[in-house]
Amino acid sequence: MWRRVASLSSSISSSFLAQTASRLNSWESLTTGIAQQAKGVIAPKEKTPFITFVLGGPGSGKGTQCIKIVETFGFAHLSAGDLLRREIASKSADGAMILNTIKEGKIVPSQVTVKLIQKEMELSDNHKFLIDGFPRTEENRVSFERIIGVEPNVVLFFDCPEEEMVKRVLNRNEGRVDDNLETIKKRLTVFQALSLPVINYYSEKGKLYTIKAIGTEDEIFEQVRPIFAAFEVCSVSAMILSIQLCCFFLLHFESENLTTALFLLNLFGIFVMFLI
Ligand SMILES: Nc1ncnc2c1ncn2[C@@H]1O[C@H](COP(=O)(O)OP(=O)(O)OP(=O)(O)O)[C@@H](O)[C@H]1O
Ligand SMILES: Nc1ccn([C@@H]2O[C@H](COP(=O)(O)O)[C@@H](O)[C@H]2O)c(=O)n1
Ligand SMILES: [Mg+2]
Repeated sequence: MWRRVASLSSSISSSFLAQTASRLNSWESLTTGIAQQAKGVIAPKEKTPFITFVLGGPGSGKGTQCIKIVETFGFAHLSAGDLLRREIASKSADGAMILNTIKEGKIVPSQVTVKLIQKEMELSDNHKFLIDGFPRTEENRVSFERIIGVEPNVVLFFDCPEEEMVKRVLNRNEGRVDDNLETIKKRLTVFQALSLPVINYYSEKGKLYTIKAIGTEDEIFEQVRPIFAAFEVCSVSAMILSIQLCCFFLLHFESENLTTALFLLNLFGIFVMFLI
């Protein structure tokens, strides 16, 4: 169901109404998530997904920050790299091809990665997703939009100097086949050539939030926190405003002309949310 809602909104994305609807969807999906989390209720699939892509070079700290975002804002964390490594470990049909691609620091065909992400999204009870390490290429991006039928609400870019990224990867010590100097150099070249254009694309669309990924993990998270906090504040304010207006209209019309009152309320609500 969320797929249908999302593709409907993306098909009218050039218009004023679409922009407004997109904001409404973002806020609505974030608010319901917070409320349901507090009550411990599982979010139904009908909710519009709230999608955050998490981008940055190898070792820029994407995974580390995703853990903090999950703890604070209750997202589901889908790491494209982890999903691919799980395929290798499960010895699936694509396992050997994925292993060779990762060893070479190259990019796995988009269809394979998007299908893995799609499966995880469908299995999840959450509707707020952090998609980590994806899209890595224009082909990844287009494939996601075609297969999943949605665009991200937010794109985070962890901007880190190469020297620091190399140091972090070489110290990672998790036994990854690509954590060696030779593969890191290849991954950095792929990042410059194929991933930066995707980052620029989202910058032009006004969806990109660039984080200076140097300093301690906590210092970096203090740059991330306000981004999601702002979405929460907007959604909670919009909810309170709607309730206030609802009370006002119901009293004003003494419930005689409820339909007109609700219509006016909706119009006003959309107007106010667009302004915010
Ligand atoms: N701010 C930081 N300062 C120092 N080390 C860090 C910082 N953030 C993360 N690290 C460490 O750097 C290493 C790489 O971090 P992380 O795995 O989060 O990066 P990543 O962007 O997910 O990398 P990859 O794309 O290779 O998966 C880890 O060992 C992590 O503990
Ligand atoms: N969209 C993606 C993401 C990852 N890969 C491959 O996995 C490697 C490790 O990814 P991390 O996000 O864990 O760094 C990466 O170097 C690619 O080989 C991919 O192909 N497509
Ligand atoms: Mg990672």
